[in-house]
Amino acid sequence: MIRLGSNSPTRAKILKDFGIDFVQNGGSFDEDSITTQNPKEFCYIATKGKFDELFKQYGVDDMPLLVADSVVTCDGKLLRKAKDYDDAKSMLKLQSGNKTSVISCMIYKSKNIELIDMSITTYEFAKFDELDMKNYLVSGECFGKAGAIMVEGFCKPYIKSVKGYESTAMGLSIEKLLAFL
Ligand SMILES: Nc1nc2c(ncn2[C@H]2C[C@H](O)[C@@H](COP(=O)(O)OP(=O)(O)OP(=O)(O)O)O2)c(=O)[nH]1
Repeated sequence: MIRLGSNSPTRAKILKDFGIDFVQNGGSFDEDSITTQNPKEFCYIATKGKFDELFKQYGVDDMPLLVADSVVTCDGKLLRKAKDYDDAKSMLKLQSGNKTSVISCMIYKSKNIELIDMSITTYEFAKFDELDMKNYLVSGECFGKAGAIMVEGFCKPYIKSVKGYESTAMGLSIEKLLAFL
């Protein structure tokens, strides 16, 4: 049994799909407190901030703690979760017909081991169909996802090439974690 220190339904689904027993206790780390716009730095600082908050609250005596953060970078820009419809639309337009990378960082700590991993999955997308994009935006599925993208959903038909794990792009590099445990 592990403690998933995340509010993310996607991360919970990934653990569930891989048969890992967990309790889910997300924190309230304020990612707006991070000043850097460097995507990797931002992702690490966010992960560390989430970890420090939840390690202080729960420790690891009763079970290991796992936290993670994901950001998207496209054309050198840092894309976090979209704030609103227009923000999501501009993120999607930037990534349409473009190369984009999802960076996921995770920290796993038990009584005797600690893993810090940062992985990147890079996609080349075909141009998004305008009507398809509008429907995706209206559906609201674009919210709560770094860069407003959903690689296993909306983006799937547009993937021209991919380098890296899909799990990394969804927010938790589960294969890396399992290889370590
Ligand atoms: N289903 C899905 N979710 C994605 C995808 N890409 C990113 N995400 C999700 C995973 C995370 O829930 C979210 C990235 O935001 P954060 O890393 O800040 O996590 P979140 O705020 O959701 O929860 P947490 O901070 O861990 O409590 O985006 C994707 O392609 N598909």
